[in-house]
Amino acid sequence: MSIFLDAAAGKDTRRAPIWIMRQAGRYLPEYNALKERYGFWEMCRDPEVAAEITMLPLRRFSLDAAILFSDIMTPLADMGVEIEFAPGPVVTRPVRTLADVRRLRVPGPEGTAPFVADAVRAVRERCHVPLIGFAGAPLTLATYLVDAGGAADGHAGFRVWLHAQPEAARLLLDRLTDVTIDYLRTQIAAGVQAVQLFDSWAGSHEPAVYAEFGLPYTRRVLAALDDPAVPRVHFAVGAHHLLGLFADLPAEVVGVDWRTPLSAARRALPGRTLQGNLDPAVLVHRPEALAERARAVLREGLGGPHIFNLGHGIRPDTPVGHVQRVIETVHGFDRHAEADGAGPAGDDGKGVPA
Ligand SMILES: Cc1c2[nH]c(c1CCC(=O)O)Cc1[nH]c(c(CCC(=O)O)c1C)Cc1[nH]c(c(CCC(=O)O)c1C)Cc1[nH]c(c(C)c1CCC(=O)O)C2
Repeated sequence: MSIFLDAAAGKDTRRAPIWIMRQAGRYLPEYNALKERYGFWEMCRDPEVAAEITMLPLRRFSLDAAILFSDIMTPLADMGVEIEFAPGPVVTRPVRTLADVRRLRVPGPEGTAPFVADAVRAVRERCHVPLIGFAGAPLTLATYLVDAGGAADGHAGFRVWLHAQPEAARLLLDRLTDVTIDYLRTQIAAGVQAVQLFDSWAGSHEPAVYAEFGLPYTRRVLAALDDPAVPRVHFAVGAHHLLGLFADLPAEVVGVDWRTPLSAARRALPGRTLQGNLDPAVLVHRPEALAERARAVLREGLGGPHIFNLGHGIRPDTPVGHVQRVIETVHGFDRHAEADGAGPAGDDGKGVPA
């Protein structure tokens, strides 16, 4: 059994399992060396290369889960969308009109990024910890299709479009939902042992808009993946104001970004396994402060099942030694002892006998 799957299944494990969002990426020198030889799409589409990149962080660190090397944009290519990375995704011809949406194909389970299934099988042959598959939530994928470059202003262009073209928006979100379900089912059939849905831009919206254009589609994706052996992680960024809406999502695990204290998420989602949420910025400098910051997150995570992670993807300028330090801190933290003897906030992290 695995400590990651135990915690995902709702077990209050003695040690928090740890994996790191974007752990197979640009902070790793061996990843950057591979990039000298391959383009990003080439790496995603070659199952052997994608499997090898998935394994890179596991070879360096004692992590409790692997995440498949791919991208949230991967399944969109089979819908007929042309995407470049610069380094974030840029859609060459944005989707704007109902006719644009109607032109998008829903390729079906066999036609949606079939190479990903081969990559999953290749990872499973060599990986000793659970493999997490993933996809982008329909709302976040739609954001990139309509308004790739607009992150700086909270995707105002996309928010305007939702109100200007609600019919096109609903059709687009429906098609993305169908494709995402096929894509995740393909990953599960090939052997991923958990799935995470990334809703990176959910936080740009007010609750009423998210309730109309985000939640129903995310719910439909999660509900379609009802294999009890494969836990579902829902992760929305900047979504403190939406926590209450997540309460009835069919997800075993809720990811929390660095801005929301885990204790606040715990109150909004009692009994749920929480995942997160050390600020990725903390890992870049001052390694002497890292252990204490990581322990503060671990203490916030007490009181229910917790999977340690960052509050968003690891930054490319993170020194690899700092990752090792965080992992050692998580390994050394006995959650049961801390919960029994929890000292006042701001203590030395070792706990005080009751
Ligand atoms: C929004 C989003 C994207 N992609 C992803 C999200 C959701 C998580 C989040 O909010 O950060 C998810 C993602 N992207 C990638 C992975 C697999 C690897 C892993 O997590 O370890 C995962 C899970 C590889 C990648 N995807 C991308 C790279 C970098 C490509 C390069 O080498 O230049 C990698 C390793 C490109 C990409 N793709 C995307 C962006 C914003 C970028 C820019 C660069 C970056 O943030 O790393 C879209």
